[in-house]
Amino acid sequence: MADSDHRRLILRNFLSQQLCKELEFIHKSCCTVGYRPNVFSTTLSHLIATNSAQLVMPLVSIRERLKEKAEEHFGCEYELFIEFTGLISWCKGASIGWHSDDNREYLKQRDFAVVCYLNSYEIDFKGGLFHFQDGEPSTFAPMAGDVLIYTADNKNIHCVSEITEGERTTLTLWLTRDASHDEDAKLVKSLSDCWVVNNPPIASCYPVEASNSMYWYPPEEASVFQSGFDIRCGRLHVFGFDIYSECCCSSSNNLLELLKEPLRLARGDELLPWKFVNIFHALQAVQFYYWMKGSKEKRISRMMRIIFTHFLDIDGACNLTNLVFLLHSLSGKLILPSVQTHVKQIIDRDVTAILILSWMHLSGARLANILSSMMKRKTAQAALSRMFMFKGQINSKESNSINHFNAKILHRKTILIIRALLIAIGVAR
Ligand SMILES: O=C(O)CCC(=O)C(=O)O
Ligand SMILES: [Fe+2]
Repeated sequence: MADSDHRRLILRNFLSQQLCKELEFIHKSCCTVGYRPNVFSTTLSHLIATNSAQLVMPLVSIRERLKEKAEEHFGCEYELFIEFTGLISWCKGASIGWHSDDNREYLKQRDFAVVCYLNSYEIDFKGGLFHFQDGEPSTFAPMAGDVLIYTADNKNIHCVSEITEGERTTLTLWLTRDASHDEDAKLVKSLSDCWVVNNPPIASCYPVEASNSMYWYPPEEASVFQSGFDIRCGRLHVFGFDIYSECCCSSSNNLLELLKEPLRLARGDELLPWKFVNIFHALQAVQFYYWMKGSKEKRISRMMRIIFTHFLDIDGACNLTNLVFLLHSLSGKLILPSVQTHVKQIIDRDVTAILILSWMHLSGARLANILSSMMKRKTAQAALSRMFMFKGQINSKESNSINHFNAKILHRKTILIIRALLIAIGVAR
């Protein structure tokens, strides 16, 4: 096989449409203004920092699956590490010229790029075609669920044409051989910190502000909106919602400060009854509702059943003051007719609070889950590195970097056997 056959891989329909929608929901609930004009991004550390760690959960297994695909395709005889994970969207006006992904000194550790497309060319956005400078395919039209994996070096010079309409969303990862750039190590640390601070974990599921990059200047309207606007307000505005603040404190002149305070949403002349703890909370509620509304009813009722079953396990302890976004999608107008009757009965019995509590419980459990699964993985990875070291007789100076290790010593097959053993003894998953 020619070298060029090895440098890239296309996986069609690798992610289900449902999963693409879920990831889009997460991004639109939590993104910040990105690193380039008209680009928005959601990093995993941002999800954790905004007290939304439960939203990291759907990404855990996807990241693993993608990494394994890359290891397999590129015949890696060593384990790769995820260097960066981000949900990224490009709006009208965004593009990128010819480049390789390791083209800066501080990006040299990047070995492979993995781009998962979460929505589709010509359906959700126009423009935004991916081109390789040479080799096949020369052009790639993104479709939801497809994945493109390529080496990050100059064998894969590429560009993306300008987005002319809509918002193009991806889940993008970079993989590295260099253990010192392992993103998981940082994530496990911030998750553990959040565990320590929130004891019991996730005392509340309210999202909190964690970034200053929320201000955006839309390209064409920059002259009209002299100072740009908050991206969360922008996203709510798209669905026709305005912000109504009840806060009349001295800081009320400052919009950014106001958005951190409790607020309500208005739609046209109607002021909606629910109070949100801050703009993030309101945005998550609205995005959650539209995500659910767009999904198949069967899925919703299944989810309802899971929630109901879950709350039935919890005996009675209620805390009516803790409202979380799930409640908003369950109460009153924000609900599909098919589940309305069911929900009404529940609400009639005044178990709203238990629902809320169950969501908190669920989030807490998810957090515990993610933390332990990541830790187990790290333990397994460390065990693997130790075996590498033993076999390759690597000295301790090199012990934190598989990169320096002579990769030929241990064949990938052996790694798989070891991994299977670790799974069997319950160290890995
Ligand atoms: O989104 C894509 O298709 C690729 C983006 C890209 O080339 C980059 O972020 O370096
Ligand atoms: Fe790139």
